[in-house]
Order: sequence, then C-alpha cells, then structure tokens
Amino acid sequence: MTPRGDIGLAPPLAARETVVTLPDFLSAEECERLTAFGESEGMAPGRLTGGVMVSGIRSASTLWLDDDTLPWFTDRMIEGLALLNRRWFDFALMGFDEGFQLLRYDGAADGGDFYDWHIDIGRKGLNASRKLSLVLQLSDPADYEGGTLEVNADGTPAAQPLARGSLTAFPSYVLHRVAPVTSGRRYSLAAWAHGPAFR
Ligand SMILES: O=C(O)CCC(=O)C(=O)O
Ligand SMILES: [Fe+2]
Repeated sequence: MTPRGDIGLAPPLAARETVVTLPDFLSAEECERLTAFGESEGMAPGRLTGGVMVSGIRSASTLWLDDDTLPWFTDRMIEGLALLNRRWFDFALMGFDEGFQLLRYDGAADGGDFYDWHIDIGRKGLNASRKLSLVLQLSDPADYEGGTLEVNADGTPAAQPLARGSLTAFPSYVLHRVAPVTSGRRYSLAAWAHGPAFR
C-alpha cells in the first residue's frame, strides 16, 4: 500500500533519541568567558519562571543574553542546534526566539539553589512555542556538590553528564530538574529552540 501524505518520509537520522549530550561543545576557556561576562553584567537573584513569581519551583540567579550580546557564542549555538536537530531530533525549528539564559546556582548545606521538576513548555507567549531545550554545563563539577541535571523521559530520572562544556538537548515537553546545590557554585546556560506546534 502506498503511504499517504508525508508519513514515513523523515530524513535519515543517526538515531532517534530523547536526550543527547555533545561533550566538549565549549572549551573550559569559553565557559569561563561566559560566566565572567555574567558576573560583569550582574546576575539577578530570584525565583522566577516565565516572568511569573513561582516561589518554590526555582531558586537561581539569572541573566538573559540576546543573540547579539556575544555573537561568537550565538554562532556556536546555531551550529550545535543544527547538528543536534539534523542527527537526532528532526523537529521543525525556526530559531532561538528568546535568547539564552545564563543561570547561577549558589550552594548551601541546608538547601541551596535548585530548579524543581518541570517542563519548559508553558501556555503563554514564547514559552508556548518551545520545542527543543538545550542546557550547557559551564562549571567544573569539582567546584560544586549536588546540582545534577536529571531528565525523566521514561519514568526514571537519569542524571546527565556534568562535564564542563557539555551541551545536553531534550524535547521541551520532557520533565527535568536541577537537584539542590549543597556546596560551591554551579553555572549553566539554558536555551530553547522554537518552532511551529508539534503535529
Ligand atoms: O540549569 C540547568 O541545568 C537547567 C535549567 C532549566 O531547566 C531551565 O532553565 O528551564
Ligand atoms: Fe528547564
């Protein structure tokens, strides 16, 4: 029977994956450039998500970067996104419509900064068109304890690689969290590729 419509016509992928990490996406020196930039601009502490106060969901300091803030970094992210999407996701994507969010999680023995279980797709504005989430590990894992990014795609939380400079990608409808940082300081950067609704 001849398939109707475009079913079965997806381009060849390396594999279909839910969570993919590119190790060594950035060098240690490039990670340092990003965190130093964040500190020079000032990172605002807060418990914000989607511009709304949601006390208890997230505690972290943040700074938004526009696509023209650090052009070298934007170029790298576009390259990384193209590679990830071509090889593993094959989503219809338009771009990084909301820039990039630099995050700082400060540790405390009695419960430091964290980001509790959530998905990145929201109901309103740009949050509604998020499709692929990207998380960049900017700290040396020796600099903090706790703070592991866990992704729960199949009922079991899976700890993602901590290595500095690695880039982890997963669909924005997948549950994930950052465990509380119990000592030291962890920096990361989150980005979202947007596009037309899943169908
Ligand atoms: O900091 C991280 O590792 C993840 C951040 C995150 O999940 C988010 O900003 O939506
Ligand atoms: Fe998230």
